[in-house]
Amino acid sequence: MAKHSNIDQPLSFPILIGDIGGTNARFSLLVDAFSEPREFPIVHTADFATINDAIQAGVMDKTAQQPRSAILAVAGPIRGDEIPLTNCDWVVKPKDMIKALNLTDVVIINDFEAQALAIANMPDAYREPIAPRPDTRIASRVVLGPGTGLGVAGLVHAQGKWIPVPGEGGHIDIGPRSKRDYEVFPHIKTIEGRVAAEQILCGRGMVNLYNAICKVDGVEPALAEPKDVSHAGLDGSDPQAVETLSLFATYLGRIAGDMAMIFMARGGVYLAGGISQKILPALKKPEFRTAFEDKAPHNTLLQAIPTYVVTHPLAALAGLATYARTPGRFGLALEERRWRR
Ligand SMILES: Nc1ncnc2c1ncn2[C@@H]1O[C@H](COP(=O)(O)OP(=O)(O)OP(=O)(O)O)[C@@H](O)[C@H]1O
Repeated sequence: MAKHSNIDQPLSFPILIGDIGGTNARFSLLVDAFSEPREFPIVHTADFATINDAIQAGVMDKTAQQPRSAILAVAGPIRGDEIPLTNCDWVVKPKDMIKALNLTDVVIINDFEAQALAIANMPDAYREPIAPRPDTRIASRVVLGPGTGLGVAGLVHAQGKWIPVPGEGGHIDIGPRSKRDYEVFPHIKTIEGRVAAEQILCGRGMVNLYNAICKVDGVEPALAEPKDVSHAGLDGSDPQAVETLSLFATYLGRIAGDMAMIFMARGGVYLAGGISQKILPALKKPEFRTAFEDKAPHNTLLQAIPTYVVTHPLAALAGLATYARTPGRFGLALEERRWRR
């Protein structure tokens, strides 16, 4: 089984497309370059021992049109021929998958790379502007997604192509700046002594931030789940939860602005992940955008950059489908990530 021959040759249709998360796996089938992908019901990863079983039962047993190739986005680093997933027991083994499912090719990429592919061409119906700005620019972009963790990817526009740049941007340091930050930060749970962005800007991080605020205010935390904190913050029923959302929006704006400067993302910053859509009203308040633009000496640069919340329910699948249809528009590095029969 060769891993490198004709690496940039387009995948053969029908193409199985998959977004494999810790809890859920979402699949669709792209029959040709012109039709809309056919979606299949969401699969709970815990219901199947292996990803091959899930694809067999969730897709192949449900359609007469069998895929000839597959492109899958997974949470976690892609190294070697056995890819363990973050927050899930599945190990993706592309060589086994080719044999078991009778495929010619399997491509595996990072889940935030798929989110980056999606923002190359996100229709207005699937993005909600925060502080609308004209966005006629074909220019580099960034996607940040607070969810189970904090995913970050750039989408660089160079030499007429969109080039996704996955990384570990969710693990950069984040520091205090305002007087209130200096009160709250000493109580944020650290990772080996570090307040990484993901200690605050994800589901677990939201609860971490809430607990720190409760500590400073001298009150017993009443809420334990991220969704409880965000609901109480949005409906105003818990003062510490209200401040949690305000500071969450501020810190997300700060990091989003930093990423915009790093990638010179004049094409916009997109907020994806499970949490952004759920706290949209909090992100539309002034805190997010104020922090985003507060980047002296580059405030003017940041003021001109549009920011959006991605509202597409299956954005990663949409990104993979766009790539599968028109691979030549993208500079997606496939070395060590494409396996062929
Ligand atoms: N209403 C809410 N407010 C805040 N956080 C929430 C809310 N609902 C869910 N969460 C948190 O969002 C996180 C899940 O995020 P997301 O939906 O992006 O999952 P994921 O990482 O993509 O995993 P998967 O793909 O398996 O669903 C969890 O930490 C969960 O507690």
